[in-house]
Amino acid sequence: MPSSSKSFVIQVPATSANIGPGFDVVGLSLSLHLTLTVSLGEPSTNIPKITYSGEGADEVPLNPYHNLTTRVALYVLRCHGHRSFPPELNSIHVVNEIPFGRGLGSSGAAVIAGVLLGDSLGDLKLSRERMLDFALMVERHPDNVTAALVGGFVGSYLKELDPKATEAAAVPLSEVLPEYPPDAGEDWGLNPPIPPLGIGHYVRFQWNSSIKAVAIIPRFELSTAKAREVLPEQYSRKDLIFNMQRLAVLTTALGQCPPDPELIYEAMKDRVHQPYRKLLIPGLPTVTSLLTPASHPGLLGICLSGAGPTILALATENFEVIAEGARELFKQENIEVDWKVLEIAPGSTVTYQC
Ligand SMILES: Nc1ncnc2c1ncn2[C@@H]1O[C@H](COP(=O)(O)OP(=O)(O)O)[C@@H](O)[C@H]1O
Ligand SMILES: N[C@@H](CCOP(=O)(O)O)C(=O)O
Repeated sequence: MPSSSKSFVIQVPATSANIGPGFDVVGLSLSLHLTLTVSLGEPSTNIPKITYSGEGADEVPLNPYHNLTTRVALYVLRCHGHRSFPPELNSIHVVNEIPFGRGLGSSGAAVIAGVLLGDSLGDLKLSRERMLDFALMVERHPDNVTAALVGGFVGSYLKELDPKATEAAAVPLSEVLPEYPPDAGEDWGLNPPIPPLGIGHYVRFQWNSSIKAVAIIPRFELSTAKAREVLPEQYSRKDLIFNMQRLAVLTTALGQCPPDPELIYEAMKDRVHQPYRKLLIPGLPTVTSLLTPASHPGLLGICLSGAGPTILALATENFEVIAEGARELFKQENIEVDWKVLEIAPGSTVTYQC
């Protein structure tokens, strides 16, 4: 952060993870944003004030020692020898367009915003790769956080670490992100678990810019943790091959011009997470099987967005017809939805103002 800077703005996009067969592997950044305006001023002993508007405003903690974004920032700062927020940090105003618990990466965005906040406040100048290490200590699947940080259609993997680094990366989240304020005890703030180097690695795939994302968002929340609990520990060889074949095709097919609906529709099918999550999302199998490129021209493929309950339809035209088709099917299950046509967004930014 330049020393003359009085405020700065952090902007992080929403993400849709998995895109069908790429469970915990691929993510797509989308044009809904989490925006933080951070104001600096005269040094003060008061705790920084958080104000918040938009999605989640009625449930998000405004205490910086409890709020996910500021706790992540504090974790990054503690790992670099700062025991607390800098005294110049006066306030943070948050405007959030990403709905909570819908499969659009709200927690991943909050974590990335926290890493960028910690980096700026501590003037740490972390590389993108190192930022990813910090994010992966908190959100342990790389798909959302990577796409939120770097933007676009992204594939990522977690490196196999040596036993010592594996142990370091496996510390409970309560140790990474303690909720206590600094007056909680003498030892607070000392010895936070430092992330091993190079946990996550990624590559950005091509994306055909004529493809938009229709997010069909049911009006209920489903926590990612709950939607992961229903998944099995083991899979059959048949199901893994089914997904790997499709993922290999999908990552190239979405960059081709013109996009091939027949190829993409089949390549967005999944047998690793969606069949299990249908128990938590009534209507999921109907929507993903009855909306097809033949019944809805312009549609390329359809899948669960992240852990759900949002459905992601990739399409080149007829967005409203596709979304209203999904709405009708969800209505039969007594589920109301909202929908939005989203662009593929650039990655996160930090803009300094003097
Ligand atoms: N902007 C934010 N600020 C603070 N906490 C947030 C923010 N966005 C999300 N969260 C936290 O993350 C939770 C949702 O995470 P999760 O269950 O993974 O769903 P999602 O699919 O939206 O990422 C919220 O209930 C909230 O606790
Ligand atoms: N791969 C994860 C992605 C979770 O995404 P979210 O947007 O629902 O947090 C999963 O499918 O569990």
